Order: sequence, then C-alpha cells, then structure tokens
Amino acid sequence: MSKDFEIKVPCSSANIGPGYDVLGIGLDMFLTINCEYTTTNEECKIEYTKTSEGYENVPLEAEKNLITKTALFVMRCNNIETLPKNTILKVDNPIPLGRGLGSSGAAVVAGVILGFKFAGLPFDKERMLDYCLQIERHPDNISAAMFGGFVGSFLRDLSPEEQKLREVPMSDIFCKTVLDSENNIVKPVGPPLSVGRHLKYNWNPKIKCIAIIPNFEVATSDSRGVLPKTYETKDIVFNLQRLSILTTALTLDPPNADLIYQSMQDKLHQPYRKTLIPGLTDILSSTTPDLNKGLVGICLSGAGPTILALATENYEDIATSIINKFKENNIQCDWKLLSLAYEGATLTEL
Ligand SMILES: Nc1ncnc2c1ncn2[C@@H]1O[C@H](COP(=O)(O)OP(=O)(O)OP(=O)(O)O)[C@@H](O)[C@H]1O
Ligand SMILES: N[C@@H](CCO)C(=O)O
Repeated sequence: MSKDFEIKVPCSSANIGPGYDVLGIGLDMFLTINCEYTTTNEECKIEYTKTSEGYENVPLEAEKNLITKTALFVMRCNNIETLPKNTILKVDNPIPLGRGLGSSGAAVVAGVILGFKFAGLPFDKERMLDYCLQIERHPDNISAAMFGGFVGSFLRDLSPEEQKLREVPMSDIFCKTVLDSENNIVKPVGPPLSVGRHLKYNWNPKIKCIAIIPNFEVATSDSRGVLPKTYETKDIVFNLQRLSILTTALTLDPPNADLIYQSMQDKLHQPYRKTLIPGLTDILSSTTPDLNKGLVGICLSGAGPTILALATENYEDIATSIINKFKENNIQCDWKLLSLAYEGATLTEL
C-alpha cells in the first residue's frame, strides 16, 4: 500500500512596495494537506479542518476545488485522468482567502505538488513552477511559496510556439475534456520548460513582518482590474530606482529604517488600489518610522487588502495604530506577526 504523505506550503506577501509582480516573501503560516491512504475502495475525498479559512464555502468536488483541479491538470498532462481511489486529502488552511497573503498561490503550489506525487513525477521544484505559472500567471506569490524566503522572479521571453502552449485558456486548463473545432479530443500538454526564473535574496532576520488583515476580501482579479494599461516613464523609473535599493537594504545590519521606508514607496499599483481599500493612502503615508518606533517599512500586501508592516520591535503598538486607522473607516482587522519561511513548499512521506 502507498505511504501517507504531507504537503506544506507557506503563505506569501507579494510586491513589497515597488516590486509589482516581481518580489515575494514566503511567510510562516502554512497550508497543509495530509494525504491518507484507506482500504475503503472509494473515490478520493477532500476535507477541510473546521478551523480552515473558507471552510464553509470552499468547493469539495475534485473538478471545482482549486487544489484538486490543479492536481488534475498536472495529471492529465501526464496521461492520468483521475485522482487515485482510496485516498483522503485532509486540508488545513489558516491562510485568509482573498486578503493578499497568497492563499491562491499556496493552493496552486500544493495542487501541483499533489499532481506530481500522484503522477509519480520527481519532486522537481523548477518544473513544478512551470505548471504553477500556467494557472497563476504572475510569478511573485508562486515563487515565494514554492522556494521560500525573499524571492525575486521574472517570466522569460518565449518563442511563438512556447507562447501558444502558455496561452491555453484557463477554461481549457481546468476542463476534463477539451474538444477542437472538429469535435476531436484535444490532449492537454504541459507548459514550456523554465518559464519562470527566480533568485533568493538575503534578509536581515531582525526584520519581522506584521500582517494587518482587514475583515473583507478583495479578489486579485478585481484588484488588477483597477490598474492602468500604460504608465508614464517617470512612474516606472520611480519604482525601478527603489527596487534597486530595496533588495539590498533589507539585508543590511543594523536595518536603515529611513532607506527601507523610502525604497518601499510605489507608483505602479498602490495608488490605484485605494479605490478598493478605504483609508489605504492615509495608512501608508501616515505610518512612518518617525512616528512608530521599530517600523522600517510599510506596503500593501499583494493585491490587498492586508497591510504588511516591516519592523524590528514594538509589533503590537504598530499593529494597533494601523488597526485604529482602519477603524476610522469602519473596518475591523485581525493581525499576525510572521517570520520568513525559508524552506518554501515541502513534501514529507509519513
Ligand atoms: N486552500 C484553498 N482551497 C481552495 N481554494 C482556495 C484555497 N485558497 C485559495 N483558494 C481560492 O482562491 C481565492 C483567493 O484568491 P485570490 O488570488 O483572489 O486572493 P489571494 O491569493 O488570497 O491574494 P493575493 O494573490 O493578493 O495574495 C479564494 O476565494 C478561493 O477561491
Ligand atoms: N503581484 C500580484 C500579487 C497578487 O496576486 C498583484 O499585485 O496583483
């Protein structure tokens, strides 16, 4: 009989200010899936712990659940049509959904690892990343969740043939049977090789991450929908200049709060997302190192609405101050103190 196994994937915060679709940090709040083999001869079952985020609303049908439909996509690309019988997938998900902490990235990474395991493919993170990028098409959350730590990433230029493979519509990726115009079954093919490139940066471990999590969701698709299609050169240069400093500034010891705070400013996404997140502009501009002992930087986490504050001490006071600012807009928040998850996603035989 096959052995039980566990998949563990960290949550992540993307962008970190100027690094829109580029930077991500894997953080120590983990989606876990325990796969147990049974002798009941039943179809694969998926269950969520009652404490999981979205416990009541997440679909449990294999073709609808983001984790299992991702696994099925990987498996179909490798000639396996269904999840194995006699398996129970027990999911525990503490990552809040649609809040900017990479819940979908973690689910996609977990689903791809599950698909690789069920298809008998080797645990090859680089190749797994290619599959993840067919589903979540920007690399920042996915790379941070897969590899852990503080990560920069980009998508390489593709040849026209590779581009065709990559642009398979999402509806086809998650469809059991895709037909062409003459009603022939189209066999799903895997993604091109080495689509995403990534590099791990150092990080000063004295810097901790405070996530202030408002009690409402912003779907990433909506939060991307409010962004402009084109930008002025001066705004692009503004972000590139800060990005070039930020990745090293976060490694320096002692941390230089003024340098980090300034290099976390952004003109490409945060100013536009204020329409979806009441109080955002005020919170970002009024929470400064001068006014908050220990604070070194602040930004919107991913597509929001979570705020990510970086700090070396005084965590509760910093969180309370931001929570009170959200309260002025009638928004309640939870908060968590998180550290970097350096290892990224893991698969453990039990
Ligand atoms: N563990 C999970 N199981 C099933 N579905 C999930 C899981 N995690 C996330 N999802 C799906 O992903 C959606 C959230 O994805 P979305 O990209 O909008 O936000 P996010 O990933 O939390 O934020 P961000 O990408 O800004 O960090 C949920 O509403 C749900 O449909
Ligand atoms: N870079 C992405 C992260 C969210 O998935 C965004 O800001 O839209």
